[in-house]
Amino acid sequence: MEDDMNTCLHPCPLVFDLDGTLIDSAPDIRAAVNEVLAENGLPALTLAEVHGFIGGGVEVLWRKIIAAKGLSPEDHARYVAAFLTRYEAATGLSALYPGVTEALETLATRGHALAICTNKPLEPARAVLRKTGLDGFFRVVIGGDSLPVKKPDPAPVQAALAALGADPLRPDGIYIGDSEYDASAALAAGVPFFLFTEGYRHLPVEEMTHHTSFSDFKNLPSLVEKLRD
Ligand SMILES: O=C(O)COP(=O)(O)O
Ligand SMILES: [Mg+2]
Repeated sequence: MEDDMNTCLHPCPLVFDLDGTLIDSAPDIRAAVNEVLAENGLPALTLAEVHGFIGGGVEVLWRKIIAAKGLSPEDHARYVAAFLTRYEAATGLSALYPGVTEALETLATRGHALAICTNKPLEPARAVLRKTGLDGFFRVVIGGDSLPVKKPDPAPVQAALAALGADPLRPDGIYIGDSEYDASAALAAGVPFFLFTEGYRHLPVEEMTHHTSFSDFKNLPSLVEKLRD
């Protein structure tokens, strides 16, 4: 099994995380969070605080804000609802990490089928993909609200791989992401995890389970090639 996980036949399916992997979206998430906090007479979060809270999706984001700031858990649903009304429009401050478009072009040209599997809800995910010009690359987008469960559950990664035609019993593909949620989901789905180190991970790289790591997207196509040998 270990050997199987370390090879990738043909141009294998590639599934990408979104926030902190392809797109630095924390400034938009922070702006929308701070609008909700301001509306409730509460102080703003710093960008560093927001980095620490991203990864598990909107409900987890607000659970973490509530815990860190000593807010009332009873207000969770109200904060989430207010945030969601702003999330789809929150794309103006998001930026692609350097080299993302070129790497996706190279991988698509080599015949890899590409999908997104994000814990961000589907509509905001689609909106930011359109805004950054990436939407045309992906055959499938699985959002945080596409299934009843989110990463670290493997089901969303498995659904993305299946939609790209991977064999569910012996999934052939790679999951590329930035967080602990991604590492756990890939491990449980039985596919190698490629860690982008410049996103919003909460642990040192050495403490995260991963097949390989990279800090610059220009290195991704050759790392993917290497797995095929
Ligand atoms: O929105 C989040 O909390 C995480 O989104 P991601 O799965 O694309 O990193
Ligand atoms: Mg991420």
